[in-house]
Amino acid sequence: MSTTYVRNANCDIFSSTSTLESLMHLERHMVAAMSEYVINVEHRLGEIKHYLEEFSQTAGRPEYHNLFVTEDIIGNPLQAFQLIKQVEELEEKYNSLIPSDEDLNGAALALVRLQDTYNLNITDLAEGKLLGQHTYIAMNARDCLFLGKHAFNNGYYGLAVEWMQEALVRAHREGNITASVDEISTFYQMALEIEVAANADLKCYITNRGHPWLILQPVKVEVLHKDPYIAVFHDLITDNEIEKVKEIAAPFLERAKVQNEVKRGSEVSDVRTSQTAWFSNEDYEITRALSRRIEAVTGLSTNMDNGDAELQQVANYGMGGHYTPHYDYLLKDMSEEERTYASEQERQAGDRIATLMFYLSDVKKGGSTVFTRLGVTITPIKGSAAFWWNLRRNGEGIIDTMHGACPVLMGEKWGVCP
Ligand SMILES: O=C(O)CCC(=O)C(=O)O
Ligand SMILES: [Fe+2]
Repeated sequence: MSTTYVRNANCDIFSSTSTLESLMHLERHMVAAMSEYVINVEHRLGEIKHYLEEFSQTAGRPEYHNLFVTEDIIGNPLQAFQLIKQVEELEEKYNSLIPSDEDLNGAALALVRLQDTYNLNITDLAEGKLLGQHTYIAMNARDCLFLGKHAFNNGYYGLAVEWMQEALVRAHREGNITASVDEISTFYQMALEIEVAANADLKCYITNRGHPWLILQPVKVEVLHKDPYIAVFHDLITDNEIEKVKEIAAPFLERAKVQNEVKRGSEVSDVRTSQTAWFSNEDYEITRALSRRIEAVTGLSTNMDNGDAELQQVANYGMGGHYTPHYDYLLKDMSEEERTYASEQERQAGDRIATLMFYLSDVKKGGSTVFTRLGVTITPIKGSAAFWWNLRRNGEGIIDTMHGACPVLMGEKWGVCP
């Protein structure tokens, strides 16, 4: 799945630059067409002047002022008709080349996404600076407001707030006002309120979820993000259990594989550099115990036979071990053909509705699980578990759940992803 992401990212850049290139060609075309148009119009203007002269000599003569003489006028407006037709034709000819609203919206969203993905400084961008290079294509307050609205409409509330802030700064400075402070403030307030509400109620609490197993040992929940929901359950697995898992996994660990679209199958890849071992509920008591705990905590079924859950995957990352950003919903975006090439485990698992990952070790340095779109970081704490939903209720994948594992800088990292 990570390969898909990387490929898409490159595609985006490629299609963006090629789109820009076409736009540049289009602009040159349009300038040439407009020059031609000006010459044409000048020519027509000459004809109109000639017509008016003729008119003043005929129907327009002072002696006819009080008369209703239309023949000459009706006769000659063909000229005007010709002109209008020419203009119309020109417009028709170039209309399909002129970017539509949809193109503009697409471009705005692309810009918002690029800024987000590459964490570009909004002020620099608005000043026309791109990766340290001055492009001299600065944005005005209205441009920033426009991008802010697009970010907002696409659910990037944090980014919307930032673009609107930039719009406000610009609006205060602008001589020729492109958007008023009042207009921007209205949208800014709205974006700010939603952004704050979306992340409000972040809290820690203890619950038994009404589950008998959790009454004696309630689960400690730390909510890290509300929408999409990301939480850490503290002390969900004991040191004893951790030792058992490591013990059963050690002989089976092999280099983790990820889906590869080109070769159609799973293969060892630099996208994920860890060793993994897979276990089913039938294999070990400890596997079943963890499955039961997950059911109690999340309310989700961990039945592996009917495909509710995938096999339990124990992962061991050594120094430098990482997992590039990816989604945990996988099959959903695959064609039927691609699905047939998915690994046994992956096919059994289907789309991961949610992910729960136990951390079996602290990591001395690095190794955090990071949600790249949200800026949420989970530091592995031995015994805790990270939990998040990957799909919405309607089955749609939540793109903000894109996440990866940072390289382990010092020490090692163990995780179990049932
Ligand atoms: O190890 C981590 O922090 C992330 C693992 C992960 O994303 C996965 O197994 O899907
Ligand atoms: Fe993942």
